[in-house]
Amino acid sequence: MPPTANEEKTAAEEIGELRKEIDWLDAEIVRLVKRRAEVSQTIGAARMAAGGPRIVVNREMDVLARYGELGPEGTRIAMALLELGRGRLGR
Ligand SMILES: C=C(O[C@@H]1C=C(C(=O)O)C=C[C@H]1O)C(=O)O
Repeated sequence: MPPTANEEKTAAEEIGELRKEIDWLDAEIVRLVKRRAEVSQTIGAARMAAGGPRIVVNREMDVLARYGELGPEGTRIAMALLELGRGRLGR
């Protein structure tokens, strides 16, 4: 049965509300990703200033495993996060 006018309005309202939630989630994710990159770059700079390496492979493996819960897409997210954490120094 096709939806009535009322049901359509309800669906449009629900979509509008859910889109607001998505917009909020995206803004939060961007904020957190920026903060993560900042923290990662600070750690890298401090370690290098002390004569250490820029990259710690076993720690990066832990990060990859953490996001692996989300499947191959999670692994790609983790790779992007690690790359952002390297900033200009890693390029
Ligand atoms: C932030 C660090 O430095 C680098 C960046 C990492 C990250 O962004 O998660 C992890 C390991 C290191 O290669 C760290 O050692 O914790």
